[in-house]
Amino acid sequence: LTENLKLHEAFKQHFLIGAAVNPLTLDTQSELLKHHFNSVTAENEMKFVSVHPAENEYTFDNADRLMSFAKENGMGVRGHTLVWHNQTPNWMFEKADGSTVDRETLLARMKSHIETVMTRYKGSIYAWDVVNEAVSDKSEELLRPSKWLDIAGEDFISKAFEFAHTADPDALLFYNDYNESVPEKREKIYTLVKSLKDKGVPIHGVGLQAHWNLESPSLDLIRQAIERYASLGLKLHITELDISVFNHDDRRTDLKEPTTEMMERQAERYGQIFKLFKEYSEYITSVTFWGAADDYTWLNNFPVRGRKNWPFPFDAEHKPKQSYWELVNVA
Ligand SMILES: Oc1ccccc1CN[C@@H]1C=C[C@@H](O)[C@H](O)[C@H]1O
Repeated sequence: LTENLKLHEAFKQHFLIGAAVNPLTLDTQSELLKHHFNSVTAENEMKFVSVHPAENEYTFDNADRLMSFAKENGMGVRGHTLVWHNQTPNWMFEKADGSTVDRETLLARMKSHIETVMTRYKGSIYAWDVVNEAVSDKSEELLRPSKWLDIAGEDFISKAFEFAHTADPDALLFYNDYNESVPEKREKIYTLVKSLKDKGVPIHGVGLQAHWNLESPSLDLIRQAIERYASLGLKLHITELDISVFNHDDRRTDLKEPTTEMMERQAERYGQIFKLFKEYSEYITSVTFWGAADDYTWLNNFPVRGRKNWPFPFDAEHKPKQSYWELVNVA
């Protein structure tokens, strides 16, 4: 393990190499994380529900532990995520009697959350996913319907960025989303981010989640997405990279191990994709995997619960896969 070329060293002229971590993997993967990565993101521990379970209760222990690990090991931290339609507790949108809050109350609560969380880690988090997944996947709508949108209106997005910038003027503020390379959604993300920028909203970057698979999105669509977002003059972060061995609508559950063909194709994809990231490293300043090795991935439960996946360059024993060698080959 320790003799292999460090992934973050291989790409140090180009971008940071990050991994999403959680309390379990901080224990089970710490050697791998320390060796190959120079940035970490909390998979769940900095989400609204994790740090702010009730209006007057903050629970920072798990997030603090991640911050200590990063500091001890000279790693950067990406903050994930301040405003999102998922993993946000219902109290945020309710009055004491259970009825729905008004816009002013919701925005005041949003401001308080953002100020409290960002102030705690001010100076230690280099980038925040301020708003996650606000763009709809449906053709007929730009923004995803959510309690945020219903109650506060569409400027909940610009308010989030303004509150965040006031809380930590030095943090890079990102809009983060998935299916970011699908042309129709790409154009909607572009439209949203351009409108924020044109209004002078303090936004510094676009986070491409990059939850990809062996076949899609094509290299061409990835290139088009990078060029489209880069044309806004913003930084780009790849924020949640994994390469699933199953296409999104493939619900097969028979495999206990990946096939040889899958691993060969995954290695080819990782090589091609990092070659492309390198080509655009003027814009891409951080590449984070949504995990580190095949012993733990959220894809073991998404989109098919309990179905094993093998999305990373390191196997379940943290040994380099063909994908790792293809990656360092293009570094
Ligand atoms: O790829 C998707 C498809 C549908 C919904 C959400 C996503 C991705 N959504 C991501 C995945 C895992 C979570 O831990 C992250 O916080 C979230 O940003």
